[in-house]
Amino acid sequence: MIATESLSKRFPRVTALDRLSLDIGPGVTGLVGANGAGKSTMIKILLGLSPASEGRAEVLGLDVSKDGPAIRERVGYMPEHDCLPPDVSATEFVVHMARMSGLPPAAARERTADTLRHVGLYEERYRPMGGYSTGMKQRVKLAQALVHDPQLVLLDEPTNGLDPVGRDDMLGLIRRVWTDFGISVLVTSHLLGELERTCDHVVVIDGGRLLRSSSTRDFTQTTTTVAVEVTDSDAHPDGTAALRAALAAAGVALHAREEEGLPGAGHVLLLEATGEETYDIVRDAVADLGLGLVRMEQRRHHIAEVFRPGPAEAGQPLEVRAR
Ligand SMILES: Nc1ncnc2c1ncn2[C@@H]1O[C@H](COP(=O)(O)OP(=O)(O)OP(=O)(O)O)[C@@H](O)[C@H]1O
Repeated sequence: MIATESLSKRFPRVTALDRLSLDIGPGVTGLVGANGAGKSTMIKILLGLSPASEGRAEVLGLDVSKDGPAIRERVGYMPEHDCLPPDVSATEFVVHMARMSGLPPAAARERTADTLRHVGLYEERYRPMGGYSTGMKQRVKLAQALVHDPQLVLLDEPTNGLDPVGRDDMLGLIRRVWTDFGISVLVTSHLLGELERTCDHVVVIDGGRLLRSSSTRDFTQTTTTVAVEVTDSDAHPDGTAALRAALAAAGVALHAREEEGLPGAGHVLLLEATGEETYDIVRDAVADLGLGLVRMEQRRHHIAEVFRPGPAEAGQPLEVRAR
């Protein structure tokens, strides 16, 4: 869908993209990086709106340096900032955008109604957009990117300014753009965590450089860390502490850090499993102490953890760089 080779963009005072080589296939791909990492610059180059300083980029097999108009016919774009005329309704605006993309009047009206329904705008679509909430405006911006039935959409920070519920709704909509319509998506965000559930593939950039590009599954692969939570008992009013001592005595490697458990149970012990036998040791220790086992589960990585220094490198987990 998108391929770049040593792509660079230099402004007089800053290198926004630094020799970025990427190969992005169909599906939903997240482009994540802190503010100023180069995400919007990348999108503008991919749309053929801004020339690269060096390197090459292709979108749907078309060369961004000379096929800009053909790319924009086949690709939808949702810009980051508020760009909607306040005195026009969503229907009028999206019909206009559909007409600009070359759809005849009847098809433009039909596609507009379908697309606005898909993004969850109903009666409000006839009201002027100046009175819309941020969530409604983001939905209109998404609709205008989809109305001409593109093969690919580039969405620049579509969850910006949304509350957690609005964010979840928008991420669900984005996922369905691919699953329901087969339109591939490149979505940017400065929040690593939110892309985990939405994207098949994640590209992380920092200061215009590629930090990592992998499938979400590779990012979130299971770890050898096991979380164990137990109840307390009359004999052991602090069940977690008793289990910690028993497991340490049995030679199990325990993390110093514990996590909050469920109300009524103790903390969550984190330990390293060396094989099936570790599970047997935990089960036997819990039974010997007469505790109740609330849960024992293998941990998965969260994408954000991949970019935190480990406990050995720092006293405590640090904030994710790309926040
Ligand atoms: N037209 C421009 N002239 C000069 N510098 C620019 C221009 N556009 C972007 N930059 C700089 O290039 C760098 C990357 O900007 P870009 O907007 O691509 O980042 P971003 O990852 O999209 O961040 P944000 O989410 O804050 O927009 C920043 O340092 C920015 O100041």
